[in-house]
Amino acid sequence: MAQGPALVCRLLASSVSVAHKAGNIIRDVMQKGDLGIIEKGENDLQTEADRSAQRCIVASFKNLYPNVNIVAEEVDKISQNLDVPADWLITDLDPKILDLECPKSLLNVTEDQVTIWVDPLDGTSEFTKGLIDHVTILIGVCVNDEAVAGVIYQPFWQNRGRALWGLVGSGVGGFELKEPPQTKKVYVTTRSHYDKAIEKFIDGLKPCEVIRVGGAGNKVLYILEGKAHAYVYPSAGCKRWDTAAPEAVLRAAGGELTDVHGNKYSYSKENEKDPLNKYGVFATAPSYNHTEFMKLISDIQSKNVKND
Ligand SMILES: Nc1ncnc2c1ncn2[C@@H]1O[C@H](COP(=O)(O)O)[C@@H](O)[C@H]1OP(=O)(O)O
Ligand SMILES: [Mg+2]
Ligand SMILES: [Mg+2]
Ligand SMILES: [Mg+2]
Repeated sequence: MAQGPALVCRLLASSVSVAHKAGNIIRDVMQKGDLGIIEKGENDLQTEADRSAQRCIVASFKNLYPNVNIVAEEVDKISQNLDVPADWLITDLDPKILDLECPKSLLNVTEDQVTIWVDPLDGTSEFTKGLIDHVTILIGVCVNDEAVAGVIYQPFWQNRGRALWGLVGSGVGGFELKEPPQTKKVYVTTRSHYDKAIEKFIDGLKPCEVIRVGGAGNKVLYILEGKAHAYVYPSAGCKRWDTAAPEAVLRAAGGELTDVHGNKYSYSKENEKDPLNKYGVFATAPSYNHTEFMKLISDIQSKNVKND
């Protein structure tokens, strides 16, 4: 009997379609100009765009995939209200993604094995400052504890937005994958959570250039588009919804994302209670050897401990 597309492919196709709508919602909030900023904690903001985009994404997934686990960043009452306007419930599945051949290992995945990690707006701090190029929507499809598919959506790319996607074992799309320059080492790191400790850590890597931009999704895009060799964030702060989609897209392209010890983060639903990426974020371009890079990181850490 002919079978329809595998669940993971349908979930990725939904992610692309839903991200386009959430992108519209974010652009509308920005255009109206009333951002409705709330301070959740120190250096941790939320806006009407974060709340509304999350409601659209979560309501759409719950409607189509009632047995899939969804973990989304915003936990307040307003963001969790799934009584959304009818046109926010997206049922389209991006046809290009549905046409992909699903990797054999993912063919038989069932809803109960899946957790979708949602960051409705990554780079909120930058969004509130008008640095709209740093903003992305992140939807990561995870099977058991691995990020296997994801969408990084840039709502303000060329004023209309674009979806960059990846399916591990299949490939990436929506952008042109580029290698970083061979002549100099470029590292990308935080703009809004920078401090002396991070500065010292990165100085130890002796980079030729350090680029500071907002957003976890945006920093992984710097790697994917050949503007940086690695994303270096030697600090806690990012959560699983910040890294699930970027990790999936990067891994589908041949790159890697781990903690400071070179260990992968787990994206299983159990992490909902403790989603913090406690040991930092270290991501590398496909052509940049992650194991060697992590060895360099480990040497720097030992040196820092000796000198302290
Ligand atoms: N200390 C923190 N508190 C809250 N969110 C953080 C923190 N550090 C990082 N993040 C999240 O990780 C993203 C990447 O961090 P950075 O830009 O500093 O490198 C931020 O945009 C933010 O996501 P969000 O904007 O979705 O809240
Ligand atoms: Mg946030
Ligand atoms: Mg985020
Ligand atoms: Mg966010």
